[in-house]
Parts: sequence; structure tokens; C-alpha cells
Amino acid sequence: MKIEVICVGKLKEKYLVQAIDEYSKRLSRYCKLNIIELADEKTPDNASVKEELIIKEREGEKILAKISDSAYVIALDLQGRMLSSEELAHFMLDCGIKGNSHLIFTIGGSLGLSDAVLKRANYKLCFSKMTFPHQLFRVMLLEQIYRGYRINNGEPYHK
Ligand SMILES: C[S@@+](CC[C@H](N)C(=O)[O-])C[C@H]1O[C@@H](n2cnc3c(N)ncnc32)[C@H](O)[C@@H]1O
Repeated sequence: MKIEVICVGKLKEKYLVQAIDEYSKRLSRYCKLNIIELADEKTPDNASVKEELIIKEREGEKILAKISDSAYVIALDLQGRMLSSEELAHFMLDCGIKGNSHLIFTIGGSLGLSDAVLKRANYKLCFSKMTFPHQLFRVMLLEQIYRGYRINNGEPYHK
């Protein structure tokens, strides 16, 4: 399976880069992983609601430009559906069975994902009612994908 993670913003902290490298290495046993990092739009501190909407739409256009028509898109969104780790594992397995062998997970920037990206998404996934910083969230997502593969393979990791 080909898994792409499209995210807004460059990872700055070294410890996050190291965590991403570690999970990318672990995932290489199970899938073809590609992380697409897009430059975020600068948001002025005093940006109006309208300005923020424009920024979010611009970031959304960049995300959409990276999505191929045939990909199955999973938007990480606070309004999405919550799944357990076992359910996410089963969901990924089911995608493969149904012929969706190219999954794209997309993480928004500090303002979230645009309506256009959410509209393109085949599925909206929420991890918790809590909001996590998008850079840390990238690590959390890779860990859950890795956990999913371990569950699906009946391998010892999942508790
Ligand atoms: C800082 S959050 C954006 C918060 C923004 N106010 C919103 O409502 O979307 C940045 C990105 O991280 C991801 N994210 C953060 N917490 C999440 C959660 N609990 N479930 C799913 N995605 C989350 C989403 O992709 C979100 O667009």
C-alpha cells in the first residue's frame, strides 16, 4: 500500500524530526510512505476572520494540488469520526481489500483544513476532542498507522 501524509508547515524541532524518522523507518517494512511537507502561509497575529479564511483556503489549494484523483483521502479533522486503534487498523485493511491502495492522510496547519479539502476527503478522522499542535500530530498519526500495521499482522506491540 502507498501511504502519503500531506502536512502544512515545516518541522522545526529536532526531537520531532527524529520521531518522524523513526516511525518512517519502522513503517518502511509495511508500506511505501511519502511525507509531503508544504510551506505554511504566514498568519499575522492580528489577522481578521476573513484573512484567516483566505490563508486556510490558500493552504488548502496547495494540499489539493498534491492529491491525485484516484487517491483515497483521509482528512484529520476535529469534526471527524473517532476510531479506536483497532478500528483504524481494520479501516486500513478494509481500504486495501476494497482496492484503495493509495491512502492520503492530510493534516492542516494552525488554522485547520479548508472546506475544499474537507469536501475532497473520502473520510474525516478525529483522534480526540482535544486539539493537538499540527507538528506533534504528525508523529501521533505515524505512530497510529504503525500500530495499525502491527495489529493487522498480529505482531507484539499493541497493548
Ligand atoms: C492546531 S490544529 C488546527 C485547529 C483548528 N482550529 C481546527 O479547528 O482545525 C492543526 C491540525 O492538526 C490536526 N489535528 C489536531 N488535533 C486533532 C485531533 N484531535 N483529531 C484530528 N486531527 C487533529 C488537524 O489536521 C488540524 O487541522
